[in-house]
Amino acid sequence: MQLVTASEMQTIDNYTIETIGMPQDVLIERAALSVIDVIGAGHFNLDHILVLAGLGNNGADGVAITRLLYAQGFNVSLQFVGNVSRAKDSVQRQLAIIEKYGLVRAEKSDFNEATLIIDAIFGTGLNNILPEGLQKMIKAANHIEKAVIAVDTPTGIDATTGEVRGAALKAHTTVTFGYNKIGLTQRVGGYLSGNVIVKDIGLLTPADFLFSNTDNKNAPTNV
Ligand SMILES: NC(=O)C1=CN([C@@H]2O[C@H](COP(=O)(O)OP(=O)(O)OC[C@H]3O[C@@H](n4cnc5c(N)ncnc54)[C@H](OP(=O)(O)O)[C@@H]3O)[C@@H](O)[C@H]2O)[C@H](O)CC1
Ligand SMILES: [K+]
Repeated sequence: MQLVTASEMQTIDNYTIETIGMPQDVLIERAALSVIDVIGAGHFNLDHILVLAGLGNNGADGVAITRLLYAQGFNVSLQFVGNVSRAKDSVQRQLAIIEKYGLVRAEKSDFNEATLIIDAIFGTGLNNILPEGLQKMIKAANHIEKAVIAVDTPTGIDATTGEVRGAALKAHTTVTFGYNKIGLTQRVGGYLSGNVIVKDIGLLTPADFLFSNTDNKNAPTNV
């Protein structure tokens, strides 16, 4: 199985959008639908689903997942992590749609009430240590051992190295898009990702793309 770094995944994402012309919102919708497949596979208590969304495209996936669950009548709440006014355009577009569906965002959620948490805070764009407040929230969530499905990568895990950036939300299952990430197979990332499911969302890879991880069995330890 081919493994990629965060930056290789972003290159493939951008190639699919910029060169092939696949609309970003189509990829986000397919990513969301692939997570819905896993949510509906019967392994989780769906009585109260809490979606935690960030301000980048990982958060856009989270808002789309929330909409799909809400439209199917699930008891789902959406809480943003960060100042929504600073969210990327992809998130704003998803928010505008979900507000037309009548869903009102939660300002503050009680983790204890949730039976399943969808982690859509950070994905492959994580590029620094997590803010202190988020680290505290993650440590508290890990302590109560809620079932968590991570969208693309567990928040706090460096998708390339598997290192923890201050704190990382332990996932029961990680649904990752296109290719598995090296950081989900090694170091703490390999442990905190739980069961990793790779889903095809229609990303295309340039024919001459040179993957850094050519040894498909084990990721090199020095990435
Ligand atoms: N590329 C696509 O069109 C698709 C991507 N998919 C999903 O998107 C994420 C990757 O999205 P991206 O926006 O690149 O990054 P994240 O959502 O992971 O992170 C959000 C932004 O947060 C900033 N950032 C990074 N680290 C930190 C930190 N430690 N503290 C605070 N903020 C942080 C960063 O912004 P900068 O301006 O700082 O660069 C990030 O951009 C991918 O994982 C998929 O889930 C879709 O699924 C398919 C289409
Ligand atoms: K995530």
